[in-house]
Amino acid sequence: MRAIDWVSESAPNPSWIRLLDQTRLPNDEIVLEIRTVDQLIDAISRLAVRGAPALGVAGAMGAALALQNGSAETATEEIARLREARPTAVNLAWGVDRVMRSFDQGFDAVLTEAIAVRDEDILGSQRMAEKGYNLLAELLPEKINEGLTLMTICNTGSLAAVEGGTALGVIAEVFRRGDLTNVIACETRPLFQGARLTAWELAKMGAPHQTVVDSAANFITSQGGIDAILVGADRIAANGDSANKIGTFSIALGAQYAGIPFIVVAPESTIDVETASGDLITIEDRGTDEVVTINGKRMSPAETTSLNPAFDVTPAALITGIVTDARVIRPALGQQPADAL
Ligand SMILES: CSC[C@H]1O[C@H](OP(=O)(O)O)[C@H](O)[C@@H]1O
Repeated sequence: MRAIDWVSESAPNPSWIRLLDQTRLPNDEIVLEIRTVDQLIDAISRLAVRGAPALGVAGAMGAALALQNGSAETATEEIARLREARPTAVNLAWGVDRVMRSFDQGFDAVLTEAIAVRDEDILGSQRMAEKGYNLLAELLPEKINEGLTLMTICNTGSLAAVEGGTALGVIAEVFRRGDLTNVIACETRPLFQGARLTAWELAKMGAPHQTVVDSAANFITSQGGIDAILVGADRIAANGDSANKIGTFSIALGAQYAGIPFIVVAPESTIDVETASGDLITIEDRGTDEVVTINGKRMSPAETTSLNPAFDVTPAALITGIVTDARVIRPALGQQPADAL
């Protein structure tokens, strides 16, 4: 089942957005019927729907929902709040802005554009999988025939998109072609997208995989067992600096130390040429509770607060390649997304 989709009902029944509630995975597959923008904003805020490409589709479909449910005036206010629901992934705002170009033509036009965003995301995942596999074959011609052991962090598969995904979509392609030996998935504290969601996706496809404590990742990489690291992105600056889940910068340093490829996989909609460099990217801090509690049980004293940046920024110089649905950019070789447009 797709992480997000539009469910068209025959008039006068209103249509709605269907979400797979990712906070309930891997144990329960719960479907959410999203019928208002406020419900969608809540789902985005608590990561029931998450992942940059999926957020782009959510922004687009949310704008259509706002116009279905109310006037242009009420929709404008709701869409403005939807666009700001999470700050780091540029895709949410991109998805809203994309369909707002048709806003004056009304609901049908906006919905048509939102469905186009969804279908482009599906095609984009297929193109990234192909381009990512080809880059691995170019960089590791001998090893790919022996079978690759790949590391990843967070979740970048079909749960982070409509189908396929980004980095995990490439890993799935390597598996489909019989060239995957193992996946090392960082558990990704504090919300465990790796241990819960990436492990769930890999188990469903029958792919070999193991999870690791995030802080063990660089030691494992330093021991020589990892052939390449593939990650997603939430916002890529014009110079190639890439924001992604917290912990990504650390494993990029580990990849440099071990001399292995570090590959970012993201659709073109994740590239933000208006942001010159990574230090200008807003990093969402999600507060103390996510860090000090596990399964709702607090493990630190009441007086304890936490720093909880949900993302970090990997400098372009550490990135071997950025694989998009349209091209492969080589930042470590001096090529920048803005240059290659
Ligand atoms: C395919 S991009 C997915 C991207 O989104 C994740 O963040 P979150 O789980 O907070 O939405 C993480 O940064 C992934 O790399």
